[in-house]
Parts: sequence; structure tokens; C-alpha cells
Amino acid sequence: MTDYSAASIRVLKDLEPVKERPGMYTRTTCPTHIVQEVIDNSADEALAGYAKKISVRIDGNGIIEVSDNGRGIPVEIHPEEGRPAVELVFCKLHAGGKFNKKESGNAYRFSGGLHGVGVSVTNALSTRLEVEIKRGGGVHKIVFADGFVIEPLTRIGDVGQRNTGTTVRIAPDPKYFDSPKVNLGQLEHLLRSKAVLMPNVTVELDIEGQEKKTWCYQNGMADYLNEMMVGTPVAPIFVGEKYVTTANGFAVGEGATWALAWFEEGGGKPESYVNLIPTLDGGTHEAGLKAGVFEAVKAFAEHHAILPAKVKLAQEDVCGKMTYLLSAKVLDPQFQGQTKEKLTSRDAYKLVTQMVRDPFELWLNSHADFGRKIAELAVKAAQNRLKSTQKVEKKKSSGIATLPGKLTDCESDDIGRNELFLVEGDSAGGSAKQGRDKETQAVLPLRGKVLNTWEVDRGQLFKNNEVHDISVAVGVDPHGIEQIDSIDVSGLRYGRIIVMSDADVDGSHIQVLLFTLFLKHFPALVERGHIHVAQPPLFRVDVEARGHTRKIYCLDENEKVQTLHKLREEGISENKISVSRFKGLGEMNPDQLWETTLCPDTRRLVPFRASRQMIEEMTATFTLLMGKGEAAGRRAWMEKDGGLVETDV
Ligand SMILES: Nc1ncnc2c1ncn2[C@@H]1O[C@H](COP(=O)(O)OP(=O)(O)OP(=O)(O)O)[C@@H](O)[C@H]1O
Repeated sequence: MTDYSAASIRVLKDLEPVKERPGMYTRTTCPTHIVQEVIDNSADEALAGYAKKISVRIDGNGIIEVSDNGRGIPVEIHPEEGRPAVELVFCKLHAGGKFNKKESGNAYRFSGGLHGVGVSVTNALSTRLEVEIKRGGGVHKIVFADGFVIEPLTRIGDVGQRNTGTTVRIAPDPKYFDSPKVNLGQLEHLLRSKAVLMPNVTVELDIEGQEKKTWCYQNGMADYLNEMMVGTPVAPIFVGEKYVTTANGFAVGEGATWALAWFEEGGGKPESYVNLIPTLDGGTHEAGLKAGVFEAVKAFAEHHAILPAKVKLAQEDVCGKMTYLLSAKVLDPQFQGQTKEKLTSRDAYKLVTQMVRDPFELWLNSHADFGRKIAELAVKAAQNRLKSTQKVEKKKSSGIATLPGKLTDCESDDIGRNELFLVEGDSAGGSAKQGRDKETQAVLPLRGKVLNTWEVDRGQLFKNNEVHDISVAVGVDPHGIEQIDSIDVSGLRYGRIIVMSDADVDGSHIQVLLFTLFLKHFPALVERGHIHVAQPPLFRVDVEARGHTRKIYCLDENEKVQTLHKLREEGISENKISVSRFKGLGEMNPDQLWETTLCPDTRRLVPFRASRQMIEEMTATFTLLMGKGEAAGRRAWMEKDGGLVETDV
């Protein structure tokens, strides 16, 4: 065995983490994203109201130059670090001017930049990077190679006091990327979208050997969507915007602009942005848009009696044929990772829903002919959906047992959307019943501990009431691993079966007992990925901010510590922060439960899914842990490997 000692632990310095694991910081298919980081900073300067022009030039050698006429990156010596600020910006991870978003008057309140990491990544992954800054009457230059300063900051000329801006020249290092070339199509798309989303800012792209392109719009959303889509929409594009003007749980300036279109055939790939950052994988702002649109169309259809009997609209009926462009402004967005492809801030869901719903309903009502066309398109989609689920319905209708009395079922028959929550305790069950989406979410409260069924004979399983109720509600008979292929699952009544228990020892125990039941007696559901576990938060952090309270939910101790750390870094004083711990699910009111644990767009779920081979492997472990005659084995295991397990006693 090789020696594993303190010396084996490496501490990466300065930009080394980026060079070691570039994939954690950027997309390594090509250098487009490291160029985007520089463009995003120029866009942030424009968004803050300082830059009016952003230019990108690419020369014949593949050097990319990004310029803006913003304030210029600060060049003065940093009071604590003793180095020019621009040097820190490019050489130090987490050095930036966009951390204190909540500070009133902060020009970067709605910036896409968050982490102070972006251009350090660009620098780390470039063979050479030059920065020229016009600021305070001088022109300053600094040059880096492989992330290190090779020409220190020097004043190289004079300019007028008002002539300011930043120019960055990048030579990406091909060794870090699958392809050494910037994707010109993506770059053009990005630049044009920035121009569309920032009225009156001029954006240029000048590629050597090609004609220079310049974009500047006043109201570009509709034109942009028009060009994105294929086919003719059933109604004119609806462009709207709404931003918070007085703090009402959201901060002033938060809100969204959107353009929406519906198609019988065709359409186009929707696009969304948060603080001008393209969110290629969508996220909570997109989910909020869909929820707002759905509510508006549903209300319109009901009001105008467009819905035929027995047809109930679902969100996907309304939004499935919609193409959209969405630009959200969020004060302190949280993204998944540094490439920011997906927004995860829970607040953004509510924000965008609230902003979109009323203006859109108003538009539908004042353009009733078009509203009718959009609603009819949704009705058609709902009818098609119902037809396809009815086929499944027929098969399952034979031999269905009476559903358990404790089950609060959902209204929809659509197995693809239906969910069953197995909830610990009657009180949490009660909140879940009130807080859930009645259309697609069913609740089965479980009283006390579920039986340990590991060694219970299948024929005897139904002697236990809870197990009987679960099986009947789910609609599939108990079976063994050898029957995975032959068991009839056409009676399945929910696409997702979600275990929802408290985040404490008892809750974990209930989870284990339910896993035992599913693994041993319903392995087909485990293999097909139907079983999930809800992750309710353990803490709530309230932050008082100018007359309203911001709620942040934290999954566990670790997340709580991180959140408090972040708030402190933002300069929020301790007396404005209060932390409460949920003792159990039953303590949450229905709205809180919906927001944190039930709502598909803001909750967290962990799938309990395993391949057949994994199920077989897990069987041995479960026998050791759950088998009656295994006490001695368990003891030996605990003595040997118990330290590997986190205990909470
Ligand atoms: N073109 C620019 N004009 C003015 N200041 C800039 C410019 N580019 C960078 N900066 C300053 O440098 C800081 C660091 O930029 P960097 O791209 O590393 O991180 P960020 O934009 O703060 O956050 P993120 O890592 O999320 O992109 C910025 O916060 C900003 O203060």
C-alpha cells in the first residue's frame, strides 16, 4: 500500500484549482464560455448603467478582444492586499465587486456576476491575456501568461477624464479544451441576445474577414422571438414586463420581461435569462413563468366557458405549445455551478409567477379572440392527453380494490403526473392535504412505524394495515425480484411515490422501513425509478430587510452554516437574522410545506432507484441490517464499520 499521510494532502494555490479541474469552472468543449465570462462583465457594466457599448473582435490568429466603455476595472492598490485591484480580479478566485447585492445604491445589484470567479477562470485557461483600462485620465495595461503576471500594471498613456472603459484580449490555451476555437454561432447568439435584453446598448461583433455586425434595439423582444421561431403563431406575440416598485417580499427592481407565442405546429426552442446570463437548462424562473401563464389561461378559459365538460387543463396543455423569451431580474440569484445554466432560487418561482399572471390575464381578456385561440389549443392538448391515459385506465380498471379510507386521492388520472406522498404522522398528513396540488398529488398518512417486512412472507403482508393500504393505493401487487419482468404494473396509479418523513432519527427509521418494503416486495417500482424521498428543510432563516422578511430554507446544519456565512459576507447584521428549526413536518403550515417539500419546481427529491444488479447487491446488506436472526452479525458490522455511518442519536 502507498503511504497515505498528511503529505498526501495537497492545497491548491491561486489559480491552480482551475487548471487542475477546469470542468468545475467552465465548459471545456471549447473556449466560448471563458470569453462569455468577460462579455458578461461588460454586460454587467451596461446593466449598471455605465457602459453603452460592448464590442467583440476576433482576429485571424484567434485572439478575442472584448471592450466596453464602462467605468474601467479599478487599478488602484487594494488597501488590504497591497496589489492593484485589476491584478486581484484576474489572479484571485473570489475577488470581485458584486458580493454586496443588497446594499442600497450598489450599481451591481442586478448583475449576472456573483462569485468573483469568472475572469480568473478566463485568465487561468489562457496562454496570454492582456487588459487595458482607461480610467481616471490614464490608460493602464497589465499582461498575464498562464494566469501569472508577466508585465505588471503600467500607465501607458493619457486620456480625458470621462473616457473610461475596459479592453481584454484573450488567447485561450487549447490544452484545456476539446476544440481550440470559439463557437462563432454561439458567440453571435449571445451578443445579439444581450442587445435585445438591454435596450439602447450597442453590441458589435467584428470577425476578421467577415462583415461587422452591430445590434442596438429599443424594443427587441418580439422581433427576436419572431426570428427564433418556425411557423406562424395562433395569436400575435405577447410582450410584457413587470418589476417590483415597492418592496413587498421582493426587492424593488426585481421582476421580468417576456415575449410569448403559441403554435399549432412548429414553434422554437424557448430561451431564458437571469440578469442577462443565459440559463440554458432553465430553472425556477421558467417554472414560475409557466405557472403564471397556466393560471391566466385557466382563469380565462373558465371565465369564457371554453372548457368542455370533463376536461381539466394541466400546465403542460397550456405551455406545451408555447415558445418564449424570458428575461428575469433577481436580486441574489442562486445558480447550479459556475456556468450558471440553471437557476435554483426558490423565490424566483413566486416572483415570476406573480409578475406574469395578471398582465397576461389582462391581455387575454382584452384580446379575447386570440385568448380563445390559445385556450382552444390547450383544450385540444388536454383532450389528447386524456385519450392516451384512458387507454391505460381501461387496462387497470379490472380487479381494482377499494381504495383505503385514509388516502386523500388526487383528481387527475394521468399517471405521468400523479404523485403519492407517504407522510409520517397525521398532523403532517393534514398540512400536506391542505398544501398539495389537489389535481395531481395524493396523500396517504402513515401512523407510527411501518412494519419491518424484510422477513414477512408475501402472503402474510396484508395482515398489516399500513402495508395493505400502501399496496392498494399504489395499485401494484407485492412481488419478488424474480417477478420483476412478469409482474403486472399496469395498475400503477402514481408515477412518483414519495416518502415524506421528518428530518430526524424517527423519520430516517421510517424511510428505512419503507425502503425495506419497496426493495423486498415492490422491486419493480425501485428498478423503474418510481420511488423517491422528499427532502424537507430542517431550518428556516429569516432576514429582515426594509419592511419585509426574506425566508431562506436550509436542508441541514451544513447549509444553514453556509447561508449564515453568506449573509454575513453580504454585510447583514446579526440582529436582522433569525434562525428557527423545524421540529417536524407537522410544524410547517400548508404554504410552507408546499413551497419547500411539495411544489415540483422548488422542492428537492432524491430518487431511490436501482438496477437489478444493485437490488441484488443491496439485498445482502438489507438482510444483515433488517433480518431478525442477524443481531450478532449486525453487532460485528457495527463494531467494524459502524464508524463509516453517520449516526444521529
Ligand atoms: N469590464 C469590467 N468593468 C468593470 N469592472 C469589471 C469588469 N470586469 C470585471 N470587473 C470587476 O472585476 C470583478 C471580478 O470579475 P469576475 O468575472 O472574476 O467575477 P464576477 O463577475 O464578480 O462574478 P462571477 O464569478 O459570477 O462572474 C467584478 O466583480 C467587477 O468588480
